[in-house]
Amino acid sequence: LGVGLADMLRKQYGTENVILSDIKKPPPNVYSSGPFVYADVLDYKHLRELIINNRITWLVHYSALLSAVGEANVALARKINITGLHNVLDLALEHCLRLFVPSTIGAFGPSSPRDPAPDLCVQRPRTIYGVSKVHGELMGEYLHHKYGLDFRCLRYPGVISVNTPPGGGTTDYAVQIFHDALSTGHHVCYLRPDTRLPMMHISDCHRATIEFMQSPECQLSLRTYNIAAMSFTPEEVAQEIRKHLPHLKVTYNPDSVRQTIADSWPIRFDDSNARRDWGWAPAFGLEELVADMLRSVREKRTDEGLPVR
Ligand SMILES: NC(=O)C1=CN([C@@H]2O[C@H](COP(=O)(O)OP(=O)(O)OC[C@H]3O[C@@H](n4cnc5c(N)ncnc54)[C@H](O)[C@@H]3O)[C@@H](O)[C@H]2O)C=CC1
Ligand SMILES: CC(=O)[C@H](N)C(=O)O
Repeated sequence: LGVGLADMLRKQYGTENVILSDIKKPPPNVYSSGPFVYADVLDYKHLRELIINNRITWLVHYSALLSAVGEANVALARKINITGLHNVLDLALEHCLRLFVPSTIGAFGPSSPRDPAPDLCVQRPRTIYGVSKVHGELMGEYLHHKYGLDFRCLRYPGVISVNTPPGGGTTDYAVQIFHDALSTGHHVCYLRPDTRLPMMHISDCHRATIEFMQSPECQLSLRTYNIAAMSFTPEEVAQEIRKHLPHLKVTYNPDSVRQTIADSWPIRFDDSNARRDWGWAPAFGLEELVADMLRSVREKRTDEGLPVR
């Protein structure tokens, strides 16, 4: 998600004023679109050097292992999602940075209200990913109340984007289905057809993040907000795609790990506080999302010289 956010921020603040970082080599288009540096969130001293040398003022901390991949490697997820976050929190406090850390629908669990899940309720997630995100929400809020850290956190729904390859999450099917629809015409879904989850188009996700980061502190009654756009099931998104590609075939082969995770997450998000406090409003519903994704995936495949249905 970082690349798209950097693009949007660069349009507003200037290319040279937004530095993108990762531990992975970026594709050529990312490397040539603005400053890019290597940064491992586990390397505290190097992060400090980058902050000082570049006179950083805002930090957006996206590095994490997502839900499904986290269950497959709990020790690494704990390291990146919790130890990495502590490094970032300490540095933000030390250097008076405005800090944004995303949370997720995965910060809720089977004992949370699911339809809708409000901002404040029981949070007992059953994944290391969810546990690390609740920890992040609580640590950030604690440091805000105790030391005045300008910590801001949005709980994202599943984010749908053409440019972000699925990163090992439970909501990944909702990206993959568009690629399959335009390549083989057949998608094998690892969730049951009636599994409803909150989802959002990437441009809404980035816009929410920037609008929230820009909001004056006095407007914020919370430091962690839900944001919502739509909720759909695999069956519903497939049906909407069939309005454009009538021959799409979907077969269902539920994967027990991801199905159990999805069944413990909210069906819908209550984002009324974000709407009231800082004016959050999504632009994309299911119809707009499907039309845009099909157009973008078709364009990408054509650019890459791949066949398109
Ligand atoms: N994609 C989605 O649907 C949602 C994402 N989020 C949150 O948004 C953030 C970004 O998610 P995505 O871009 O989808 O994930 P992703 O898995 O695509 O990207 C995570 C990035 O972290 C980097 N990373 C891993 N270890 C690192 C380390 N030691 N140091 C520095 N970087 C490291 C990876 O190389 C990767 O580029 C995460 O915090 C995630 O929890 C929240 C809700 C939904
Ligand atoms: C909703 C998320 O946080 C992420 N996409 C995942 O499925 O793990």
